[in-house]
Amino acid sequence: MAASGGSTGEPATDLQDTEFSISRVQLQVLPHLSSYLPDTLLPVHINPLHHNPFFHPSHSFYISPTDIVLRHIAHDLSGTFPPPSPRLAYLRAGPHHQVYFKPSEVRAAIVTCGGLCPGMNTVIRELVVGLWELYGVREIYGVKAGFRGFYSVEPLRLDPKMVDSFHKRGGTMLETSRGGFDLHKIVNAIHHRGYNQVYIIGGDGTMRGAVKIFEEIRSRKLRVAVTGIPKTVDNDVGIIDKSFGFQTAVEMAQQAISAAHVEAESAVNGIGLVKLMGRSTGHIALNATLSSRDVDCCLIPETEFYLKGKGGLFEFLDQRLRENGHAVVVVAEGAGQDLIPRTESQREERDESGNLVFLDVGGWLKAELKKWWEREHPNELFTVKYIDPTYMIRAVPANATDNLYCTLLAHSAIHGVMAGYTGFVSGPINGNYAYIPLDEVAEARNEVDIRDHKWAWVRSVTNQPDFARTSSGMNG
Ligand SMILES: Nc1ncnc2c1ncn2[C@@H]1O[C@H](COP(=O)(O)OP(=O)(O)O)[C@@H](O)[C@H]1O
Ligand SMILES: O=P(O)(O)OC[C@H]1O[C@](O)(COP(=O)(O)O)[C@@H](O)[C@@H]1O
Ligand SMILES: [Mg+2]
Repeated sequence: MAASGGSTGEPATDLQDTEFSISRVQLQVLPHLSSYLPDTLLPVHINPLHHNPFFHPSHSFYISPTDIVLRHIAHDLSGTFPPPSPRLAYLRAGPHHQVYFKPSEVRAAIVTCGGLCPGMNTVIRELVVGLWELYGVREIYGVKAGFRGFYSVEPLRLDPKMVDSFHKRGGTMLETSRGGFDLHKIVNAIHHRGYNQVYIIGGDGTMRGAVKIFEEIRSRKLRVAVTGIPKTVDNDVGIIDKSFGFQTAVEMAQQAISAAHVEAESAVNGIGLVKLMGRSTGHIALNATLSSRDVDCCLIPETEFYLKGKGGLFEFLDQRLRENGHAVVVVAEGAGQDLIPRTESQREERDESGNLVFLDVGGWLKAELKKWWEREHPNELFTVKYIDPTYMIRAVPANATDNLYCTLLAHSAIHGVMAGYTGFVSGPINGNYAYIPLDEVAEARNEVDIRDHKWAWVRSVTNQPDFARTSSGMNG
């Protein structure tokens, strides 16, 4: 609302500039089939939802090209915290009045790639049920075993009956894999099998692959819509609020932390050490720490730590053991990788997708803690109980919140594809589902910002040292 001087006689604060103004909004343009295919190849149809007895579509039911979601909703009107200008906006997700596919001509393909994440099966289920029930699509195929499955495995025909209980199971019923990305073989297979809608569920690597598939399809002028559905237990994909399955994983991590706490409390000078997933981001460790409150120290990849000397981990734990008799340390798998001695070949080792293979920071830390205690307090009892729940936090079915999230994601993706959009990703931005260009998502990282309130909150809860501030020359 613009301020006026009013009756107070104060000069009017000029807020006109900061008012919502369409001219200052930059709508991120989504690729559309019509941008590279002629109208003759793209007849439009009325959305079948219009005649669906379960819906009573009113005018506001449909998304119009002016329905947007703003990327940044926190603003400082004084201008000291300006949002990036102009304000970024994305098309709101939802059904469109006109669609670019006749349900009877749709051949949809669904693929899952990369590591597991709670909720993958729910997304598959809801894509199948949504395509079938909302739009009357009958030809839906599951591509097995990740990207390589396009060109090397017979697809699986899917229908609602077959996927009915998928959401109750962890993992992916379509199977997944790393590596095997052969662009030309994949696009040839999409073309030859006659798929015209491709739903790609995967993490950051998958999204980068999906961009290449979309670009190749566009350059071959194929009438195929491609959409990405971001999946990452690490929550490392940017722009979207959070990835599906992440909350479930954090919830599962609580069990490991609780067990570590019980073990530590029940020993003399007991340390409970928990390693949690998080290749390059510490979101799981951070959120599990904040929700558990049993954690004394949380170590994440975004900030270095060191063991010895003033302000180091050993000094801190020594103090905690003296004060409380026990301590719990949570470490994200990607933390401290530079501290662990490794051979030249270990330095180069990568998985099939090209991701660096990490050494076990938990095992290394456990050994270092034992050496330290023997050195400093040789005659005192000491125990480190190391818990590595690894796959237990991601190989579970999604919780209720994540299941609902997966359903909305799947429906958003279907509506966008039916409306002819391609090369896009669906996801929540500030709680509203939006369509984001695929290439933007593929590049955007979501790392823990250690200058942010959330990390300060972790430090205030744990009271752990600020390693970043005291780190100069202390490693060893
Ligand atoms: N830059 C890339 N270009 C093309 N394909 C990629 C790229 N990075 C990863 N991929 C492929 O995406 C799939 C999943 O990648 P991966 O990194 O294992 O998991 P995630 O997608 O969960 O991050 C693999 O099949 C991999 O070959
Ligand atoms: O043993 P795998 O299957 O390679 O998975 C381990 C990795 O998977 C992750 O969950 C991340 O997987 P994505 O890259 O597929 O999201 C990491 O936390 C972990 O390093
Ligand atoms: Mg990844």
